[in-house]
Amino acid sequence: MATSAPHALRTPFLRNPSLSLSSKPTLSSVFPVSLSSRRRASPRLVVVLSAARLDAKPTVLVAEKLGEAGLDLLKEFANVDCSYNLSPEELCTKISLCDALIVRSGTKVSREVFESSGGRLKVVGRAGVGIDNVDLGAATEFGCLVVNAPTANTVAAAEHGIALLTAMARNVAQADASVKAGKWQRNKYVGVSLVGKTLAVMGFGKVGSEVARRAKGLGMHVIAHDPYAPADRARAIGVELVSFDEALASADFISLHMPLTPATSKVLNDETFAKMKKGVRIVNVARGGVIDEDALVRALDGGIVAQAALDVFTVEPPPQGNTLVLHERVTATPHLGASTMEAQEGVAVEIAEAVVGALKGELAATAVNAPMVPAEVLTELKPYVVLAEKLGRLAVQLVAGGSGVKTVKVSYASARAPDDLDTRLLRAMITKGLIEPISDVFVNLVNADFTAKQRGLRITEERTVLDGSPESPLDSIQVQIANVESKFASAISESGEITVEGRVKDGVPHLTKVGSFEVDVSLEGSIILCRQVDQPGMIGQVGSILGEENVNVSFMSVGRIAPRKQAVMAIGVDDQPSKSSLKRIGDVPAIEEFVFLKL
Ligand SMILES: NC(=O)c1ccc[n+]([C@@H]2O[C@H](COP(=O)([O-])OP(=O)(O)OC[C@H]3O[C@@H](n4cnc5c(N)ncnc54)[C@H](O)[C@@H]3O)[C@@H](O)[C@H]2O)c1
Ligand SMILES: O=C(O)[C@H](O)COP(=O)(O)O
Repeated sequence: MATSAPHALRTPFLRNPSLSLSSKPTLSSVFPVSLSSRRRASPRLVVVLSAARLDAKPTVLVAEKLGEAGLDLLKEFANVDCSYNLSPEELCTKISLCDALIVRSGTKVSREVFESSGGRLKVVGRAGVGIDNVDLGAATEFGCLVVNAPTANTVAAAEHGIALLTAMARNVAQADASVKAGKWQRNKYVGVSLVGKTLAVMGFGKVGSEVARRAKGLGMHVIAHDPYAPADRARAIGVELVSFDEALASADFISLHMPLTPATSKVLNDETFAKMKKGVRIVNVARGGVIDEDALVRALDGGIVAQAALDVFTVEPPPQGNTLVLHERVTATPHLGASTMEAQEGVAVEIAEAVVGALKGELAATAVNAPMVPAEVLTELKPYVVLAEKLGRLAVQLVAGGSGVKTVKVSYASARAPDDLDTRLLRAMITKGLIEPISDVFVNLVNADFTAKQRGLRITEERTVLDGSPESPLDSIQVQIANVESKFASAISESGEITVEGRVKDGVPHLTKVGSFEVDVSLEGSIILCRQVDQPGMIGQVGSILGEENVNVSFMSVGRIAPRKQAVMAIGVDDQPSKSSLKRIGDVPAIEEFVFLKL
């Protein structure tokens, strides 16, 4: 067995030395078109841009206000056209004359923009974090790189969260409006104190941890809920990580800092408001969509929520006359989290450097769309790429809340010589699978290592060199997460890690091992894993519960230690079973534990 050092310290297994990450790769070598391209039947390498091919200075269209330092950097390299408040039609007309476009959250970079560019637009720079205003699929399809600036506005967003927290507690906005209206209502605007109160930070990432740090300075008792945050980071700030329900039940103030993902969409809703302390106060500088806004109005009117301070809304700007915005106990700001002079200068420099680097043909660490590898490597690796991402997704979903994922070991078993297998794409896809279910970050070949490092995620790779034919690039991939608890105890292998292993069979990725149990289930749809006492009739019992709900079972496999001893049953399902069906499965007496995993 050849054991390697952590990926950051070693030379990746490369077939094509020109792709080495240690020699600065260029866009033309690593930014081919997306696999999902609708216009091309087979993947192929696309030359996005290389500096040598630029005959004249490139043109950068800056469509929203950008800090001077960033503009100066751009001007050293390109012609800069600052045209703000363009209508969608005007943007489409201008774009055919531009090589790069820089926007904030106020400009929609739609498919039409890419279509109208006639292939000239090479880079879109988002001066900020969220890229929900950029059609990433279209960007990739048109061979256009999208880069963002993920770190420069963290402090500004945290400071705005604290500003809203304190302003809300002391009715600053309402009292200001009242004084300006000629009133002097000292009794009406008596506030509440922060010292000694419990603040629950929901989402303990970059912004959340900065908010926590500051709230501690205000004398608050800070707890946090983040199923994926490492406990030692929380401990270092003096913050206790708690469950979602505990956070809701014990908080006097709740501050939201999680990304908008399917799991966090409307996470504050009628049901969850009902679990909160009466009189709770809520701050949101994350994304409007994490709150069910109608439910918030009901919770305000029903006396559950005393006040809310909101910087972000489901629709921005919110429609005129919006009940939530007009509510007397709501403080609203127009998405100002990132809007400080300092943050905008920082973001401007971060995005200008990324755009100029990309125009020069360098690899961008903050690229957010989908670069691929050369066609021949891609064709061969394609099913393993799918397998890698799915194993990452499965492994992270097996982690118990509060565990914090920090150490991941990936083992590749292959008959190929180590330097004849490029694992960067596989590692990137495993990273993607590990991170994307728990964040709104896009992970790809370019930004995977950067993103993992930023999150304190250490991924080590190991090779097992097999005898036999090197015809197929890989025999199996194993993903192990160390130092965590699992919500499915049988997923922990004898060596103590959450372990999932997979192979490609007839071009289809299969899950072949969970913990110490051998299984065989094709990685399509979703999976239910059950640990049971091995006995006749189990497959039938679970199958009929699913059948009653018309959930199609695509695959079933049982891995057991010995006949009539413990076994793990893996069931592939095409649709998501209802909560009641899952409960019924859990209630089958011989089933000791089970978990439902989305692929
Ligand atoms: N208002 C603004 O102007 C502004 C500015 C910057 C960022 N933001 C928003 O703030 C949010 C946080 O940004 P960040 O830079 O700190 O991101 P981040 O990725 O550093 O942190 C997000 C954290 O949320 C956690 N998380 C994921 N799913 C969760 C869940 N279900 N429950 C609890 N936690 C969960 C992740 O583990 C991560 O630690 C994002 O939504 C971002 O778009 C808004
Ligand atoms: O995603 C972000 O960076 C913030 O929400 C800020 O957006 P803005 O650049 O429009 O201020």
